[in-house]
Amino acid sequence: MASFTEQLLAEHQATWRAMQQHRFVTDIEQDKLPDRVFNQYLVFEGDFVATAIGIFALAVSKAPGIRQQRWLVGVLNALVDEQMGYFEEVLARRKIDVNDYRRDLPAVGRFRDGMLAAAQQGGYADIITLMFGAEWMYYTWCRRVSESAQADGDLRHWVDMHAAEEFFAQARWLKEELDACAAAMADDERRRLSVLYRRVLEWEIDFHGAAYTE
Ligand SMILES: Cc1ncc(CO)c(N)n1
Repeated sequence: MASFTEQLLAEHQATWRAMQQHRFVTDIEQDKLPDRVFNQYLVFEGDFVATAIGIFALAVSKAPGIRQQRWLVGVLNALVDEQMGYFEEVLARRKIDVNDYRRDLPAVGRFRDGMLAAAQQGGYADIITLMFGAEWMYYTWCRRVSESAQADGDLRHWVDMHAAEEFFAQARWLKEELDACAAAMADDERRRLSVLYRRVLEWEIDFHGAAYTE
């Protein structure tokens, strides 16, 4: 029988495809993402990485044991150092004044608040579902898009960070961890997490669309 995560991917194929073929993704693949759109994305994506740190911190506190905590602390380290470092550098180098960009986009707020509320109210498996949904999707498109060229070095670096083996290992760990959680779960719990997973993909689709707002 297919694993739980393979079932999720199969069950929500249409939503998955909508994200993999999102205009934001295909614009990067064809190297025609407007600068203004990338800058706007950087402004709210940096805010989301800060949110992700909070979500993974909740995962550390809700994890069933030291094995998971040890791994998740490594993930937190990568977010705090590599990812937050990237945003500090890139915003300065591109001379992005965050006040010139929208900080209050509704789709961005829905993604942030939806993810945070699910992480706060849910258990460990909920958080693993959220981050599996976000990272497996992100790794997949970045891996594909990394096969084509991007002239903007900052954009290329961002794609490379998410097509790299280290990020793939994180996404794979979440996948295996979710399958391990699901093995001990009742059917109605699996169905609840499947709905949550689809919601993550839908929030992501709207989040990436928000970069195009004037
Ligand atoms: C919005 C978003 N989703 C997923 C990822 C991958 O963790 C990311 N960096 N940003």
